[in-house]
Amino acid sequence: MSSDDQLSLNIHTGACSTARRKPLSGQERWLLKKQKAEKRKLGSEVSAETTSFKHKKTDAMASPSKTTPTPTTPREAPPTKTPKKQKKREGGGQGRGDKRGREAGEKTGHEGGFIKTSSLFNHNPDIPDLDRPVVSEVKEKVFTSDSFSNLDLHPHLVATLDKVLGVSTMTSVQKQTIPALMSGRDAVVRSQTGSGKTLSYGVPIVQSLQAVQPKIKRADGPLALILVPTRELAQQSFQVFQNLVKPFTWIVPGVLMGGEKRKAEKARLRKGINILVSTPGRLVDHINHTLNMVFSSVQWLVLDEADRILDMGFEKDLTVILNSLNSTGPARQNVLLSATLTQDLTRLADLCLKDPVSIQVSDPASSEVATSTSSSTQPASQSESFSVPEALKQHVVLVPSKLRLVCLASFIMDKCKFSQGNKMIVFMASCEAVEFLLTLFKSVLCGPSAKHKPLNLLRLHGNMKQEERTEVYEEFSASKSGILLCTDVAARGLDLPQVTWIVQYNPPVSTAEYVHRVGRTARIGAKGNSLLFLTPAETAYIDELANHKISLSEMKLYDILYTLMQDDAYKGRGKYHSKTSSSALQQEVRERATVLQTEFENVVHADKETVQAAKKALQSFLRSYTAYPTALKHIFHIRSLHLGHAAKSFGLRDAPQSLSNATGPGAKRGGKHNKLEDKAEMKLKMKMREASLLTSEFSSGLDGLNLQNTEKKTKEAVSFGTGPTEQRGDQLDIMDSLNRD
Ligand SMILES: Nc1ncnc2c1ncn2[C@@H]1O[C@H](COP(=O)(O)OP(=O)(O)OP(=O)(O)O)[C@@H](O)[C@H]1O
Repeated sequence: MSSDDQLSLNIHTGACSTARRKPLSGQERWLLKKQKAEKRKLGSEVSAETTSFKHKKTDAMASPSKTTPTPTTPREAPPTKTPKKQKKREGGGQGRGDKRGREAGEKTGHEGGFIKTSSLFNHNPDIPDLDRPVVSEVKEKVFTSDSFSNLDLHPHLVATLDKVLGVSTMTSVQKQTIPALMSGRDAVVRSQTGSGKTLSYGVPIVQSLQAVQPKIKRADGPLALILVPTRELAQQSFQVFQNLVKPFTWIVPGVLMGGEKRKAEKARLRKGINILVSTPGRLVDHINHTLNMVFSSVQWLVLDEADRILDMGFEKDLTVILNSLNSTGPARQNVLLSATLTQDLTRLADLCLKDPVSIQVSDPASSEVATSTSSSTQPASQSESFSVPEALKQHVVLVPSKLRLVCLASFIMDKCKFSQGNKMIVFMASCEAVEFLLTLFKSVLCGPSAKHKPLNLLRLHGNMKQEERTEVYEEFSASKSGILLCTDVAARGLDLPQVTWIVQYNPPVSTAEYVHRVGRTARIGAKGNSLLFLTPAETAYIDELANHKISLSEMKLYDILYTLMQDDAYKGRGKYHSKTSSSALQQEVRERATVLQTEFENVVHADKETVQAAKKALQSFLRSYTAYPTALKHIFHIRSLHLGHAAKSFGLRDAPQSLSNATGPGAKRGGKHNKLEDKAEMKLKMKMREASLLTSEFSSGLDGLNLQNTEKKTKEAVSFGTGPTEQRGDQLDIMDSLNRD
């Protein structure tokens, strides 16, 4: 155990202090929880003073790094251990103590319960002062004043848009895209998240299909094929089509997606589906195994979230689908859409689409619809600049690893327990982390409270059963408040109403993913907020985002932790009262954060299973850290992580033995590398290398360097044109083993 972690804050633990030396039965645990809840209730009723603290917040608390030095971080206070005398003094305070008491005798032998707590505020890296880079953000106008009725649409379609979907005026992307598609052109469309891209292809598809004479029949099979990267998005797009075809009852929309029963899907395919929405993997499955999968009538192909679908994980599936379409189908219109289509993808589209229109709402030049994709004349930096909604307020908080867990918990309580009307999505790096933190937060943060509504915590990730995924998606979609912990499975395309906060607890692997994650809020002109968690060592990521024209403002760690002053359940020594100095207030905030962290750790260490779950979550976090692309390795490198500190952010008291060897220069176990992680990293690196080789082959026809040798191959691999093409072969098998939802 590290000396850092052995420091003790002595808090009197009360009557329960010796009650839990041996593991408790479920019923005993429940009883203790109940007692604790009672205490909390009492605390919050008794202490009226804390409710007014927020108003009395001092400047020192608001911006500790810019004011009087405080003993918060090493820069603010040298990393000295708490003097013994002080420790003793701290021991006189009151604490919550029931669980903590169990440790009293074990750790220190003090009678009456000195407990071991985390030393959260020592030996942390400095939090640097941020020089916010100057960024001129890319602006997009969401709405126009033009009505759908100005377009040459079937009157029933206009009425359905108005009455069923509640839309009458077009957004900018719709105004530009719908006429272009109705004129028969292929299109590449980029506009910000939540700007109405679904209707910009949905409306022209339905308009064209309802006009087909003689009327289309179910037996004609798919006439439009819409590919989307996730199941939830498939459901959502399918619902939009269900609404749009309401007046045209002879047109049948359908959805295929992983996790559903194949047999039922086969039966529906046999009956006939005219507008088919699918995830690529499930469609390939049906292409390979379903006799009724006939593509001979397909007139429309849409790749929604095209950059995601065209990227490595989906490439093989897409190749199979395109080859299948090209071998049988007539000429068709192709549409690629995303909020983050990069220059490279646009150029790939140049090769594969037939004379496509390029629509970029943020580009003033494209307000006149361009008739060619000559966007390669734009400077490269411009092509990588993404537009985010104007009403989105983006924040970043710099948090040392050890404090991440209490910081997230405080933030959640601030927005969803102590304030009302917030609905939050928290993005995390892995399914295991989502599962683990859900259980931990439910156990520690969701206890009954007299004053506050219980937190409504949900989770969504790729390892859940489909029925549960659907249930959660629908529940969160319908609720006015709540917190959804999730992986990137929820990052793309989901239109979840009234989300007010997006938290990125783990930074995304690319700027594009950043844009999609924050795009789950501030949709269609609404207001929204986002918060990105970075450790001090990851500060350079702010510049990385600025290079893509994304600007963040800083939120101070102490401002977030200050939330704990609103709940006396986390009371420290109890010596603080509103008239004492600001440094006493800061000390109280630190103590409360320590109480909360200690409670997390006690819950984690209460039994072997929770410790195992925490280790698994930690391990998955470490693994995810190796997955950042080479271009970001200077910011996110596994070797710069401190294993012990990272462990704390999963409620573990120490770096686990099984991952015990150091993972970075700051680690404390003799500087040896963690073999497990090294192995995982090596494996991943090999995969990435192979993948990048394949990608470079895939894209080499685009950069003009190896044009002669590879252009043919590239065209064959992903050709959106008509006519049969050769199978690309099995080179892309490696992609299967890369993660995807
Ligand atoms: N013309 C319109 N007027 C008002 N609301 C609209 C209009 N068009 C679409 N919407 C609504 O805007 C929301 C966002 O639309 P949509 O999901 O298509 O956005 P998107 O651009 O595809 O977002 P993302 O890039 O995140 O996938 C939906 O709730 C949709 O009903």
